[in-house]
Amino acid sequence: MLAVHFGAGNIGRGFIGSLLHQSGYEVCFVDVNREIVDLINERKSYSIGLADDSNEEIIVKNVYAIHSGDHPEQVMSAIAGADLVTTAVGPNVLPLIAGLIAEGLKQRMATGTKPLNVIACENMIGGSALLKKEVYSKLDEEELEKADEMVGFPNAAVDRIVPNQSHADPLKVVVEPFYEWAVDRSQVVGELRVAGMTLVDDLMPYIERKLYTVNTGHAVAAYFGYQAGYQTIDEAMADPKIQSLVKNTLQETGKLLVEKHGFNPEEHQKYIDTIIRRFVNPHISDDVTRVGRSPIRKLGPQDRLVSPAAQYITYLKEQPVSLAKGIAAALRYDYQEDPEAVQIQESIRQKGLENTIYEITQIPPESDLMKRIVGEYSHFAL
Ligand SMILES: NC(=O)c1ccc[n+]([C@@H]2O[C@H](COP(=O)([O-])OP(=O)(O)OC[C@H]3O[C@@H](n4cnc5c(N)ncnc54)[C@H](O)[C@@H]3O)[C@@H](O)[C@H]2O)c1
Ligand SMILES: O=P(O)(O)OC[C@@H](O)[C@@H](O)[C@H](O)[C@H](O)CO
Repeated sequence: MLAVHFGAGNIGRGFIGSLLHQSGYEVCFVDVNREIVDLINERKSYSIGLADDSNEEIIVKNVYAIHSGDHPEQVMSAIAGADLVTTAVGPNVLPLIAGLIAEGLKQRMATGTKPLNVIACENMIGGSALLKKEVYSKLDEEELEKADEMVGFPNAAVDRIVPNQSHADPLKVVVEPFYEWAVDRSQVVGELRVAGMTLVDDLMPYIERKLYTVNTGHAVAAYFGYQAGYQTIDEAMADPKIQSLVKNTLQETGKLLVEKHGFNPEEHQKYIDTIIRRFVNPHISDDVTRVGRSPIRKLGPQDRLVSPAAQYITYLKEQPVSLAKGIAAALRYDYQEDPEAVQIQESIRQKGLENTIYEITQIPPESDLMKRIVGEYSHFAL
């Protein structure tokens, strides 16, 4: 069995590649990082360390890699013969890989009818659906009909904290022991069996619970932590003020999730407690600038800050207080090496705060939420 995985980065090697290998797949990584591609091909294996007291090491074997810029034809023929395609490249990169996937599917559909699932493992709602839309825009009528029969794009929620790595061995990746990979069963074609993957009938509760708890909590810890001058998430969480801001934010998203999806409140509190423990894992050092990366994406209307804030108002008929403060902290994120942070600061200078907030978040200009965010931003204090 062959799995083609786009993105041999932290989550690609540290999570998806590992589960695919354990499930008996040969894994073909597709990436644009020449150093990583060459090393994978030289060694045909890499090691994963578990970030806990065990020091356990897992060796992932039976892997190779293709540089998609140098050898697009090899990527296409790998997709034509693959049993599964997955991605972990970042939401903004999905449109950039859609062309290669479409070409691979064309080859595949010209010579056979074997079903194929394509799963985007990105932190977003509807990642595979977005990829499908991009891929479909490159197919003609006849190919679209065949793709409808043969190709599934099930959405997914993936959870495992994999920080940026700094080991002597550039392929090594240290990951937390916890992981979850939930996939929408209704969009799967043919058979899909991966060890550690859970097929679910309704993905929405899973993806919203994950994004609005793990990623909302993570994002506010990063943005508050950055404002306070901390380097890493565990340092930020050791500050009682920040820890309590993060917990208050997760009470708000928790109230929304319980109301919207009917989660048991006690069970949900346990879920929150587990996540807080994951953030303070002493074996992981996760930079606030990794967790806060791409603030325009994170402030998007469907993402981890603005979506739960807007839904909180809809479902609970109240204004969110902590989420508004978290959004204000994200707007103040001015890390010079993050192009999106630089862009936000430039936009605030040129167009003003309210126009910038509206452009990025779509929060209506005269709304109470807008006023609250502007107030928090203007008198920002932790
Ligand atoms: N790291 C985590 O804790 C974590 C957990 C869950 C989900 N995710 C999600 O997984 C995705 C990847 O995150 P990451 O932390 O692994 O990032 P990363 O930067 O470590 O990995 C991304 C990889 O994609 C590659 N890439 C970029 N453009 C490409 C292209 N055009 N074609 C092929 N490869 C390309 C990069 O070279 C890199 O190796 C993101 O959507 C992220 O939200 C990350
Ligand atoms: O990957 P991002 O930029 O969407 O979010 C940063 C982190 O919150 C994220 O990577 C988490 O570590 C991960 O989602 C945990 O499952």
